[in-house]
Amino acid sequence: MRITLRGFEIFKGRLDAPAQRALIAALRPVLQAAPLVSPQTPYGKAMSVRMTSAGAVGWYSDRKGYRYMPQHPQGTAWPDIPQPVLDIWDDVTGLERRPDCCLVNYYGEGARMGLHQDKDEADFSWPVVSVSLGDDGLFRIGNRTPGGSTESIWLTSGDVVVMGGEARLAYHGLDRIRFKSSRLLSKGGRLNLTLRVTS
Ligand SMILES: O=C(O)CCC(=O)C(=O)O
Ligand SMILES: [Fe+2]
Repeated sequence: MRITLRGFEIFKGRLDAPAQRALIAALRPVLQAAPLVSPQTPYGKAMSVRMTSAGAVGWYSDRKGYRYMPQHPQGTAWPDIPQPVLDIWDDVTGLERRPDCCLVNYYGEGARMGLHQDKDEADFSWPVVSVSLGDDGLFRIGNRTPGGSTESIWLTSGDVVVMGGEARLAYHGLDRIRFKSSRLLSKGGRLNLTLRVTS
């Protein structure tokens, strides 16, 4: 089922349970090679979401600001983006160009992400594709400018969202998760992948 909300294309239940488990298996070595870290906002506040990346570059933030980095903060190259993840990009976008970053967000109990735009990339004509795995997450969608009305939708494990066109620079965030609503991750929590073309 495909829902369009303010230009966000939401493919509910795009990945079945075996596909979700295959993705988790493919992400395990990524998380081993590039452990989750807690970035800080440029203002020095720790983010509640823990993150890592796969691809040529990874998204990171600390006092120096939001940016894509060629290495994990521990000094190693980011692991490659797993093939099953690239396959999702191919399926939903049909684009020849491949993403060069897969940001991996882990939401533990109580974690959230405030409303923001994804705007650290060079060219906003490429979409961002988001994959939800594990616990339910309440996704909020706003406007291309700060403020104004918002709409929310629960994203559940296996949902894929394409943020392109008018949605590409729309504010969005994740208000909260329903901790342990899914059994995909044995310790609970929500994994979100965002596939980006950064340069
Ligand atoms: O967790 C989500 O569903 C959204 C993540 C997000 O917006 C981001 O990583 O930029
Ligand atoms: Fe985002």
